[in-house]
Amino acid sequence: MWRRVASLSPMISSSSRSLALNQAASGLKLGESFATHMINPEERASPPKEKAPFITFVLGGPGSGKGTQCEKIVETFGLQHLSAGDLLRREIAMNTKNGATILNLIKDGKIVPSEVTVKLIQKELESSDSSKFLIDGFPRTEENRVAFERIIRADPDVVLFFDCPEEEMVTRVLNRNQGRIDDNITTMKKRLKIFNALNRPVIDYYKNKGKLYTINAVGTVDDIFQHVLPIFNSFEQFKESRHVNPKSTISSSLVESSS
Ligand SMILES: Nc1ncnc2c1ncn2[C@@H]1O[C@H](COP(=O)(O)OP(=O)(O)O)[C@@H](O)[C@H]1O
Ligand SMILES: O=c1ccn([C@@H]2O[C@H](COP(=O)(O)OP(=O)(O)O)[C@@H](O)[C@H]2O)c(=O)[nH]1
Ligand SMILES: [Mg+2]
Repeated sequence: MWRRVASLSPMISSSSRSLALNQAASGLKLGESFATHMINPEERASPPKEKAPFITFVLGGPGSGKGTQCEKIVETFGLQHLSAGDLLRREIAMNTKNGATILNLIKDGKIVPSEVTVKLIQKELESSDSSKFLIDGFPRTEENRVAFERIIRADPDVVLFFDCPEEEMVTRVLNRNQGRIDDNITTMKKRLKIFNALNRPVIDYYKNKGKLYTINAVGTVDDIFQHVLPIFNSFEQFKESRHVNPKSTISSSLVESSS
């Protein structure tokens, strides 16, 4: 029989620890799902310790390439990708009780209430067997960030910011061709305003905390990924999983870590 137990990692932040401890106390499934190994009788004698998940927030304006780079990160490092936008669009597709409201907000480029988005993310975290997550397109506002901390009781280990000029983002979104209701110039203009007003303070917050990695998001998908690679390679837990260019190092011209 398999049982999920783990030990506290020295790399986890204090509030990630509080997530683990909280779940250990409450017996919630989220805390159970972060590592697995076979339990033996000696381990049964000592109380199980919980390991916090490794959380990456992926930020950037609309069309900056967040989703595209997430796919590459997943391929190379095996994190679980949770796109907040996809979770919201799934609510629309499934016609849930919030579906119609979410549709209207997305159509207008507005931000869905934090409680709704965080609960969707929480459900995914709790039902996952993974211990490392890419949360793409969230938090969009300071209120989102605070709600995540309050409900999930965790902090991100890494925050990626794909920094892209507005004209480039507009071109990419108008050519995205995925049938999205918000991929039009009217909504895009609103989204850019909201990004500058509400998401930039979140980016600044993580910069001040020393967790932000700013990546120049102009160039080919592969070129940009070359600047993402060394960020994950610098964390012990991803060294085993790297498949591409293991010798790459952070380029100061294209990747700026505020830490
Ligand atoms: N580096 C790039 N250069 C050109 N087009 C790109 C690049 N990265 C992504 N794209 C394209 O731009 C569009 C938006 O990318 P996406 O990953 O959906 O961005 P986001 O999730 O930030 O909105 C997609 O059609 C994608 O294929
Ligand atoms: O945490 C989130 C993520 C997305 N959205 C809504 O979903 C839309 C699309 O988000 P997504 O991340 O899919 O867009 P992208 O930046 O990838 O174009 C946003 O404009 C918002 O209306 C939201 O309200 N909260
Ligand atoms: Mg996206």
